[in-house]
Amino acid sequence: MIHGNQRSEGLPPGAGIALFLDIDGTLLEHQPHPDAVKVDDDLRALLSQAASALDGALAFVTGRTVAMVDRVFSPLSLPAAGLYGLEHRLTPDGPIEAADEPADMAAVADALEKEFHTAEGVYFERKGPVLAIHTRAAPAVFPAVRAAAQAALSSLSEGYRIVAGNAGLEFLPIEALKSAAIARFMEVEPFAGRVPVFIGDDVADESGFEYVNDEGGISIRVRPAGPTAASVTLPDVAAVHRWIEREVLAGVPDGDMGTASARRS
Ligand SMILES: O=P(O)(O)OC[C@H]1O[C@H](O[C@H]2O[C@H](CO)[C@@H](O)[C@H](O)[C@H]2O)[C@H](O)[C@@H](O)[C@@H]1O
Ligand SMILES: [Mg+2]
Repeated sequence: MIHGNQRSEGLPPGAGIALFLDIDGTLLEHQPHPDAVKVDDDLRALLSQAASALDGALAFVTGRTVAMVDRVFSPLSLPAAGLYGLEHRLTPDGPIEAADEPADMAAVADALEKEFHTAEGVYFERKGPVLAIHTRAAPAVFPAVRAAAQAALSSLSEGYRIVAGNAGLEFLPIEALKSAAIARFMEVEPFAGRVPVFIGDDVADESGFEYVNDEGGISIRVRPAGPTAASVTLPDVAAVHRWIEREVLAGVPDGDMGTASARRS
């Protein structure tokens, strides 16, 4: 396995790296509502150039659906794993392997939407087999949402879990894991045989960090709020953009992580 820092030993910029990017909180600053995020032309150009520099070995790995990713980044289209790996589009313009909303998930979503329909600022994002309940714009309601979600979990098939963040929660099938999403890409060209690098920002990204660590890759977490398996941390979204610019486009040696605020041994 090649290690990313072999770039300092004479490989051309970006050589040998497969880059996996979380979106919200990593490439884009959080907004009160999921639909409020905006991608500017500079970011589109950065990602497009990075994808070219990596011979196409760059993919989004996100909790959003691939269709939503396409809307947000349009006209840029890149390989993407959506819904924490339940959806994949392995090439920039290939078919999306999408997933439907199971009946028990629909019933839980209907019931919780009814329960919280008067709670201002609470937003239900129904994504097929994954349900996100956002409380970023209504933090005071989060404890009640979490309690209701926990109570509702028993009416779902045993394969579901709840992942709670600081601005909401998601119902996820247990097989929805960023580690699995990245591993799927690593089986196919142009990702196969490269060193995986994953940049994320949240607790749901930790399985991805563990996967790339196990594969001898580089794991990078933005603004960690607690313990993390990531080997590198970055302070904010702007630092992620600078990291891509320096490490992928300019090929600054891995030993000088540029904007990395801390590097763990
Ligand atoms: O894996 P990611 O790419 O980080 O996606 C995780 C979730 O991101 C979105 O929600 C989050 O970002 C919103 C916009 O900033 C914010 O309003 C919300 O509070 C965050 O949870 C997206 O809407 C979800 O579907 C993703 O699962
Ligand atoms: Mg994120």
